[in-house]
Amino acid sequence: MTIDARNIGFRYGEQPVLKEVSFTLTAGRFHALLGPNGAGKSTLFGLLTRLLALQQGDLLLAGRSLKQHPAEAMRQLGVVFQQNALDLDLTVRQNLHYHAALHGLSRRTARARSQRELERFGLLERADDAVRQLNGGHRRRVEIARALLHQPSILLLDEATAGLDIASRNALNSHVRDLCAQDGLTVLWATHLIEEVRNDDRVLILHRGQLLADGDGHRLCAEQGSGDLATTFHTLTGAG
Ligand SMILES: Nc1ncnc2c1ncn2[C@@H]1O[C@H](COP(=O)(O)OP(=O)(O)OP(=O)(O)O)[C@@H](O)[C@H]1O
Repeated sequence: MTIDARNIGFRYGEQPVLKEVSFTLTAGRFHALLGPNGAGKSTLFGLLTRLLALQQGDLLLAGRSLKQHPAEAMRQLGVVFQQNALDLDLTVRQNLHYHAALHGLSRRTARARSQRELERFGLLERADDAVRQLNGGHRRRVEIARALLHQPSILLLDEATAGLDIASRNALNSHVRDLCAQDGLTVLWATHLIEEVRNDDRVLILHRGQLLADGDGHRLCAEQGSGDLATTFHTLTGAG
């Protein structure tokens, strides 16, 4: 279950923001989509989630074309957006149930799956607290739990650690990697922070709308003749 991007192009007005972007993710693996601010990551996520309409090329989610079978394709996808999308006045559990209902899950299924995710994310004790009472790291965990309720095969996260302190960032990053290993989820983790990426990740580097590199981190480093990803990223993009 993977994402297949075929020759994606996108413009805001006259400004090209994505240029002939093509890649096929590896099923069940953690992928880092790395790019400086303005590289086009959020635009790509907008296309994947249908917030933006495709202008050129096609996106296949688990083999289903977003153009031809949008509903089936979208069912494969769990998404955590850059902006917090929880209702702060509802409890953690209510947020999960509400989202499950949006996906057409029965109450019984919603209760069972919410309970499972609350346990997995270490949130059971906070289940009946309003989200407003949670810190940023816990809120992010609720968002990821919510994104998994309809059991997608692909999970997208756009700058999921924005606004978190270093310890919470590392914890969240590790947690998503664990999910990937446990559930065989295909993960696309967009970030501009090189420290969230590991050498054995598959790394896609986006810069000014172009995919400059796509491969295992250690291979990209070897190709650039550098010892670490930060230097490789800097060499390729001129960014820090
Ligand atoms: N609605 C819009 N209208 C016009 N230009 C836009 C719009 N949204 C984004 N852009 C421009 O498109 C380019 C890509 O932006 P995008 O948000 O996709 O990049 P990004 O890699 O996600 O960066 P960031 O992490 O800062 O969000 C930028 O030059 C940005 O200014």
